[in-house]
Amino acid sequence: MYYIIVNPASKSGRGAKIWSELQPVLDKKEIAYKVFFSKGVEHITKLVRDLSTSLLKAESDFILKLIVLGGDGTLNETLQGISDFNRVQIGYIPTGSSNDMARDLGLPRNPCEILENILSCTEPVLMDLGCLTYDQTAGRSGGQTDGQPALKRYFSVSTGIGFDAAVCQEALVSRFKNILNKLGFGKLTYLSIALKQLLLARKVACTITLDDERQINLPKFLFIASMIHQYEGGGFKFCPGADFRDGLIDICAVGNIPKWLILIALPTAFSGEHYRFEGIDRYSASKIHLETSVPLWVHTDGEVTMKSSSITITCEQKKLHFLI
Ligand SMILES: Nc1ncnc2c1ncn2[C@@H]1O[C@H](COP(=O)(O)OP(=O)(O)OP(=O)(O)O)[C@@H](O)[C@H]1O
Repeated sequence: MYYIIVNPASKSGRGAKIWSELQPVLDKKEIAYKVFFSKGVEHITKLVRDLSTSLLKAESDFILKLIVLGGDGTLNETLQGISDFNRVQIGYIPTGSSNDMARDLGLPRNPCEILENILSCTEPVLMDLGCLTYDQTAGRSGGQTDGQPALKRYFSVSTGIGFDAAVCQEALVSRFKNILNKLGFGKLTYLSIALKQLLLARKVACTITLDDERQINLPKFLFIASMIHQYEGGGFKFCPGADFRDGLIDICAVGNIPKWLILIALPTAFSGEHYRFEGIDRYSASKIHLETSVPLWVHTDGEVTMKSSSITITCEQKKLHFLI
């Protein structure tokens, strides 16, 4: 039995459309499944938490097989609901706007082909799981529902603090995203928001501590992306060569480089060539602690819940069981 989670709203309705193409394939093959549609922010987490609590408790050797249709954010909300990662296998069909996980995994473009691969997968691929802890919290995202946001969040692609998270935060609450997505110009949303956020961004100080040992002080920084996969933000190869099985988080730290030069450096990140600019540096560690001089937005896989001035990021090696 497969439990299918569909975010019908991903890429402004593409999730629902792709599901309508895949459902007949499952029916024709007489595959047993139950499908659930997310209704809004945090509903996916609740759906998965309910499923994983009830089904895993009922039988001690039960393996929950999920198939998730959505973007990286849908996958992120799914992770927050999983109670035992050793007993949950995830098949993922990208229907979002950015799809950075799918890009790195080199998933086929055709959703039917991805579904076939998931159904025939007998040995899940083990992937690293990131875990972010907010050691301090400040302002909350307007996209969140009532209740205190969790102080710990898992991520499968990346987490970022500063400019990249501010872009995600604004995109989450932007009314134009839906309109531009429907017109097929989804990328323009991020481009226009990114330009605005770049103009607004104040560079603040940050201390990076790697594996409780090495300290790097950045008197001014724009953003720090901590990544399991290579891509973030819809194709920016911020961490070329990042290996999703090595137990390490790769870091792209954009420090004190002039804003006009960022405009030149950022496009080179599509091919991972941004490290030739002075002020952009890379590191890797299995544990990272970041302290910033003022609270800034933080994202996990593009989802933003809070601002923080103190976060800890760890990597749990090969904790995610993926059906590919
Ligand atoms: N029915 C729904 N209506 C509106 N939003 C939803 C619904 N179900 C889930 N969501 C929200 O959708 C977001 C996840 O979207 P996701 O990132 O997967 O796709 P996307 O926004 O199209 O892609 P991207 O983030 O790559 O631009 C989450 O914030 C989740 O809370």
